[in-house]
Amino acid sequence: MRVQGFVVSVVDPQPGETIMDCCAAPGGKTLFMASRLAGQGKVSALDINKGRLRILMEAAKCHNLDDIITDIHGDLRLYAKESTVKYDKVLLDAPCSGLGVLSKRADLRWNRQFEDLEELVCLQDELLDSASLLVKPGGVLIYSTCSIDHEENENRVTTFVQRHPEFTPQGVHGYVPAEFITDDGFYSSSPTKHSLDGAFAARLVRSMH
Ligand SMILES: C[S@@+](CC[C@H](N)C(=O)[O-])C[C@H]1O[C@@H](n2cnc3c(N)ncnc32)[C@H](O)[C@@H]1O
Repeated sequence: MRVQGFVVSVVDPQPGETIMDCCAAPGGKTLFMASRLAGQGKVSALDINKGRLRILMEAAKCHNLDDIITDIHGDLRLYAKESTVKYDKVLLDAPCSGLGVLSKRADLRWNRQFEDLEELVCLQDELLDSASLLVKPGGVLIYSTCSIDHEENENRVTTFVQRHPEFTPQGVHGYVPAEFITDDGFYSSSPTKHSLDGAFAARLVRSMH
């Protein structure tokens, strides 16, 4: 299975669920999640980039998944403040440094600067705070990146649960093979250890109250 598939396994979409894909475009994970709903349930695909969202919906049509997927164009930070709809599962596949996919994105290697990382981490925190507003009581927030950098991964989860004690990290045991599970119970793949793209995913369960 490829990395996108493992991240979707961490989401674990079930027929009948409502899922918000917060940074959805170009939509690899959206399509995969929609296909796992077996015709029952809905995926909302939100992205700030209109062109990439259009590509997502064209792909959804090609795969006959456009009945299940609804596209939403907007900035998650504004959308989450205004929306009253809550979802069973919310996936935040956050913008990241791409440190797990450098072999494919040689351009990232030379463009990366320290200020970029500080800004990125700040954006990741803002997006996590916004995504959390969309999770139903008892629902699950999944945070993922295509980075292998602790600062963008484990450290974002740690500071998030400090700000949001209503969320508890849940190990990904049973969702992905053991070789991809860290001591802290997160999903992690690495080009050196698994000969796969680097990626990270965490499950955060919202309390019922
Ligand atoms: C890592 S990519 C998502 C990849 C996608 N999940 C997939 O599997 O194909 C991050 C996405 O976040 C979007 N994004 C960045 N800032 C955003 C914001 N403030 N609100 C919504 N989307 C945003 C970008 O346009 C980009 O498409």
